[in-house]
Amino acid sequence: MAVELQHIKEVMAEADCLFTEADVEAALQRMADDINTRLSDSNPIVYSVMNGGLIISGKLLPKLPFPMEVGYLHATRYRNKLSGGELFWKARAEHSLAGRTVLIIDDILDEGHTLAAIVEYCRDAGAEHVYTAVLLDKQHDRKAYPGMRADFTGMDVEDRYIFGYGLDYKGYWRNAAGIFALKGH
Ligand SMILES: O=P(O)(O)OC[C@H]1O[C@H](OP(=O)(O)OP(=O)(O)O)[C@H](O)[C@@H]1O
Ligand code: HPA
Repeated sequence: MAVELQHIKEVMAEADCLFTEADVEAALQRMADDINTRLSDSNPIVYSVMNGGLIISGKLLPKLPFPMEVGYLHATRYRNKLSGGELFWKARAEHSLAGRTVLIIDDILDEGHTLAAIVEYCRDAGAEHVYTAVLLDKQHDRKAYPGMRADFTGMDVEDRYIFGYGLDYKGYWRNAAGIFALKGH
């Protein structure tokens, strides 16, 4: 069913801004500083998880001034819905991961099934170290396993439906310059 543009505009007009663009940029700089400290000598392959990881990766990578290879993976389990289902792989790694350090960049660790599956996939493909970086970690007790965290996290976010900076609402507002929560969710 086509999404009504008027509805999409209303969603933004009624949303709560949880983090401004300046908050996000500061969080990305903190993440970059941490990643530089820990991975600058590791010659990593850095994978952005499409689609949500696109904006974060584009902002983060120029802040990492060390040798790396860059690519993308595409795995999705929300597919424009508000809750997740089974993970569907659209694109896997093109590089050989054997013996490599891999850094996975995504927008959010929500329940964590997406990142857990990607980490397992990279390990199965022979990666020696697999690191994960997310802008947001949603706070609730529904994680894929208790205590699950990414290696690098920008900010914790409350347990609401979030969009902006790569995160979508029904395919829209990935371009929003801030982190917004859907009214009533
Ligand atoms: O921690 P989880 O509960 O597994 O959810 C997190 C994943 O969900 C979103 O992707 P989505 O499946 O919506 O695909 P998209 O990035 O193309 O929007 C997000 O970009 C993460 O990859
Ligand atoms: O809160 C969310 N918003 C958008 N996409 C998502 N994917 C997982 N959680 C979310």
